[in-house]
Amino acid sequence: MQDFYHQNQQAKSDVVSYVTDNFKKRNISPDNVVSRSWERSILNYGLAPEKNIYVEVLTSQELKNQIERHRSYLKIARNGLNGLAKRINPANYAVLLTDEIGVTLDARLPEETAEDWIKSGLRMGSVWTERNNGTNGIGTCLVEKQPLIIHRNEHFFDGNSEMSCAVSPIFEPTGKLMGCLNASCLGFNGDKQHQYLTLQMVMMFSRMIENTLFKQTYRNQIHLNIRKTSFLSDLACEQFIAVSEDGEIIGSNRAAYNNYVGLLPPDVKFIGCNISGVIGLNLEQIFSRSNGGASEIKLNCPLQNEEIEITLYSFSRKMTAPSTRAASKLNSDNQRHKHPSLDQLAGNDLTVQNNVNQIKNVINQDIPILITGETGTGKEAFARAIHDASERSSGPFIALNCAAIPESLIESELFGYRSGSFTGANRKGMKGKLELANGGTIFLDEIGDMPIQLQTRLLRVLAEREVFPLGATSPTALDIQVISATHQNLLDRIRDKFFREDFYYRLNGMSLHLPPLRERTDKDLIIRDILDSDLGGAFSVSFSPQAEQLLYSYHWPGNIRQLANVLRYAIAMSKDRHIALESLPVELKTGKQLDRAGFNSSSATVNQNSNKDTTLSNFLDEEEGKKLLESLRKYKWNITLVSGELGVCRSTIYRKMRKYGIKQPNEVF
Ligand SMILES: Nc1ncnc2c1ncn2[C@@H]1O[C@H](COP(=O)(O)OP(=O)(O)OP(=O)(O)O)[C@@H](O)[C@H]1O
Repeated sequence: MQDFYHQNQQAKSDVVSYVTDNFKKRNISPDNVVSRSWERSILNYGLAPEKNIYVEVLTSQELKNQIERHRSYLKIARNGLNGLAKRINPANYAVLLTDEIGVTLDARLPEETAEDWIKSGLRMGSVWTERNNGTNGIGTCLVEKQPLIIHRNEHFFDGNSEMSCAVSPIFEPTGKLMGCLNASCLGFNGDKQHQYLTLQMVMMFSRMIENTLFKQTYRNQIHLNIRKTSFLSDLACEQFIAVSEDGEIIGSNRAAYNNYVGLLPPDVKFIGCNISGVIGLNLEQIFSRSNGGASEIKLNCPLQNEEIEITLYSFSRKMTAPSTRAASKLNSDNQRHKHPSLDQLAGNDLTVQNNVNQIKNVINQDIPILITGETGTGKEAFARAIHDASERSSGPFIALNCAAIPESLIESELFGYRSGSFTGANRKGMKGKLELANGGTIFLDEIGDMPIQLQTRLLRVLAEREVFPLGATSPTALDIQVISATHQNLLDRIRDKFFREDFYYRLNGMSLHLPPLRERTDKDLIIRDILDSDLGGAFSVSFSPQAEQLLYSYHWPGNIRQLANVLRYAIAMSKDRHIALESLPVELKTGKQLDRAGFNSSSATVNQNSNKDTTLSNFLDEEEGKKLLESLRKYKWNITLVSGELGVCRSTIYRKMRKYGIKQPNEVF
């Protein structure tokens, strides 16, 4: 089977028959989930069943960091973990809780046999992934995102065949995977079907964790508890839906999601749709019929044609008469964009305010805008605010990050294609971002990374104001506002022949430069805005004078994004939301900025310095590459976690990986 690994040329059918033979040899007849996972183990990860790879275990420091990172998740999940362990530890099951990449963050092992579990890799800090360990309970559950059992010989590696695992994923209320809950038994002699009861129990406790996560996340927001009258006694069927002040669904538990998602028209997304489309009542009606949540509502739900009972919870919204609320809604309509407005972003900084005033003069003049500034200074936030302030605000805002997607895909992403235009294309064809943005704004982020041949094509499209998707028989007229952004110095890119000069002038009808955070004079306001927008409100947070001083004097290489991450971290580390020096990340205190500064400084910053000391910049580059590789390894190539640690966006990580020729392990073969 190593041939598959090295040559990777065998037909999939060969793998399927190899897998089937193996199943026969092992005397098992697994379901599709297991067969799919075996095929992935061979074809995608190049593993061989007889070549056991041991489970990786994090060092205690690495584990400590992961635990710190997932502090609130662990706190919320603890009751569920304890509840499950209490019931099944005595039957010799180990219970493990993992994060979304398979790191065991918490575990309850049966006491007498703890040594055996540890030897088998069922322990704190173990990292079970399908990529490294082939078919296994935790790893496969995280890939399949569904509850499953991997029983004994169904494990890919012979070395794991003593285990039988029942696992259920845990999702955030927005549908994002958080991790999984796993129950494993060693040397279980029964059939797989005997594990179904265990699986039911694991699913029940994972739902309980999800429901607690839901309540915690939306504790200060409006949410609804919905039950079908016919299922009143079944707690697992209790549905929770959180809605915004406008009645837009912003989160739900799994029971609600599973129940409604299949009933909605195919083009309607559950998260984001209005509650009236789901239960037939809008928020105003829910408020008035429940008397502000004082009583339950019973009604026949039109989507499922069944009687449901709804309880309204509203902590933030005061009970007001519907007419008053409607009026206040109208008043707040102008400021109810989910994104900050231009004036909010300009804050109290005179330079930014002046720049913004100039931009305001050209909004609606059909002039392309180029936004420049270091990473994390708010370029995308400004682009959205410009769109929101324009006459196009009711049209789409479509963003394309030219650095985050492979060169080969940018073309189809941007221009789209019609059905049957090339092998492997989606049968129905695909609209490109330019067409999708029609009537609105296209935001071309990291434009400095756009391949030069595409610059030529895009230049023509922008000049002719029409796009010709691949395979189309006629062009589509375009009516779009173009906003592009970059942290690079485009004049240097032009000089180095990576960027077309005529394209630069086409994009730069007007430019908006955003200063780095260290130069902004309104850090206090920015801190307050960040706390107000998603950290529970500035009014509830206090700072020690030393912490405040450090926040103002720090260099902030990752700018506002880094500041937001630091504040989030500090609140998590603080007692009663009082941020003292101890609550701040260590690198702020030690002033150890070289790595981060090296990592974050854009090439624009280095290049702008025409008398640059090449020795120093080489040194920075080398440090940066090393730091990046170290972090990628540490987080098992999870780009989101790496971007979180380094305080830069994901696209920057991809760009830097390309810069240093760093390839993910799965790209090497
Ligand atoms: N004035 C501001 N006040 C509060 N938060 C802000 C402000 N400007 C930007 N932010 C927040 O800072 C973060 C970074 O902003 P954004 O993603 O727009 O930066 P960017 O310059 O586009 O970054 P990159 O170039 O690295 O993609 C976002 O979470 C954004 O909401």
